[in-house]
Amino acid sequence: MPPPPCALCTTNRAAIVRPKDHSKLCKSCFITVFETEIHHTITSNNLFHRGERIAIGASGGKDSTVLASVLKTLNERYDYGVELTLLSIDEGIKGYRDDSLETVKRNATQYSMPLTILGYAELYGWTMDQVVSQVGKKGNCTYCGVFRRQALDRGAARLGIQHVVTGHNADDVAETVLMNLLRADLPRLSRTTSIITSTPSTSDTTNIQRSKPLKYAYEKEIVLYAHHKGLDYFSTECIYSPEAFRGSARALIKNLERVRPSAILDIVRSGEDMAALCGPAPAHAADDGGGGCGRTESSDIGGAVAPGLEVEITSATVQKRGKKGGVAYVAPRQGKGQVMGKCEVCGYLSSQRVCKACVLLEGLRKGRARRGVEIEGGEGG
Ligand SMILES: Nc1ncnc2c1ncn2[C@@H]1O[C@H](COP(=O)(O)OP(=O)(O)OP(=O)(O)O)[C@@H](O)[C@H]1O
Repeated sequence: MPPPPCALCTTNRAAIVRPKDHSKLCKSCFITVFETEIHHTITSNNLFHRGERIAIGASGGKDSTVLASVLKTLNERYDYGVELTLLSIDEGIKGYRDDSLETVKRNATQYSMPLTILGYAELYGWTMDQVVSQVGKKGNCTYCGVFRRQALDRGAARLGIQHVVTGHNADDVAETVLMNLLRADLPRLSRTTSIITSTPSTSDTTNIQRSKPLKYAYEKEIVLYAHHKGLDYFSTECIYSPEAFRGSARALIKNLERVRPSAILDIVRSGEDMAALCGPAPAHAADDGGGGCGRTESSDIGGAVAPGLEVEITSATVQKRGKKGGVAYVAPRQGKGQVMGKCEVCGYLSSQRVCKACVLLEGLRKGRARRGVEIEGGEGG
């Protein structure tokens, strides 16, 4: 039996079953409808304004590649009048990020966008490979998420840009909503579900706004769009294992999607509604994270930390995790009325005397010194 006609144009044969609602569309209608929905998200939320410069957090993966491609298309089609640039953070993961950055470099040429790459090595003096060799694979995402958030802000500030867009999609947001629910952490919902969040000004950053134009786009549709547009993206997972709790939330969402495709958007909408009931979170509360897999990490021993959340993380909350060398956090609930200030060490936004990244860096330095002593002691004996 030949495929049915496209549900939209009714002329072409359907080639795609839309993951979001199972409608049968031809390739060209799917591409148009996908782009139109992103355009609607952008305009109905007033994400951009004419003359604005926007940095696209570009990892080379499917989401940020589709984001860059769609934003270029829409900026030209609807004359948003924004200036788009690619901003990549090199976490220093050999065999993963170095390869994906090659993709971003090609994207920069393909989309005629300038590209800036900023590395953890330069910013923090540590690559993720070095961090993992010190703390082990477990818990490493926490470091990565905290560092990435700051790195994107600092990168944007260096470029004189006040708006960073990331490729977080509906599946990502639904996962984070579920994780917050499972941790009984409703206060974080507001920033998790917000399409726009911002980092207030510090000496290093000037009110950097974050937004997620793909917030309502299904991951499966992003992959389909990338495929049918023939986009050049990097599809390998990070070589350091993803956080277990997020992985479980992801599996749950995928199972739900199988039996009820609307489940993903329903979870996102429910998160938004619950956040509205809870009221706005403090400006410095947890958000979507550093634009990466390290966002809203939890440790396997019950701690939780959300990158970008400069609260309650002090040296005292860093607990040693024994021989494996990982570090866990206990992030107490946010107190209302916390005042944002600057980290005494690096000047980044923090409600604590020392920001989370600097606490982590201090832990790493101490670990290194300790290991140095151990090695010396071992050699001596
Ligand atoms: N190294 C990076 N440099 C710049 N932006 C990044 C980087 N890592 C992640 N991001 C941003 O954060 C978003 C979410 O990152 P995450 O690690 O969850 O990857 P993802 O869902 O696989 O997305 P992608 O497919 O774009 O890699 C990305 O879409 C991108 O906008």
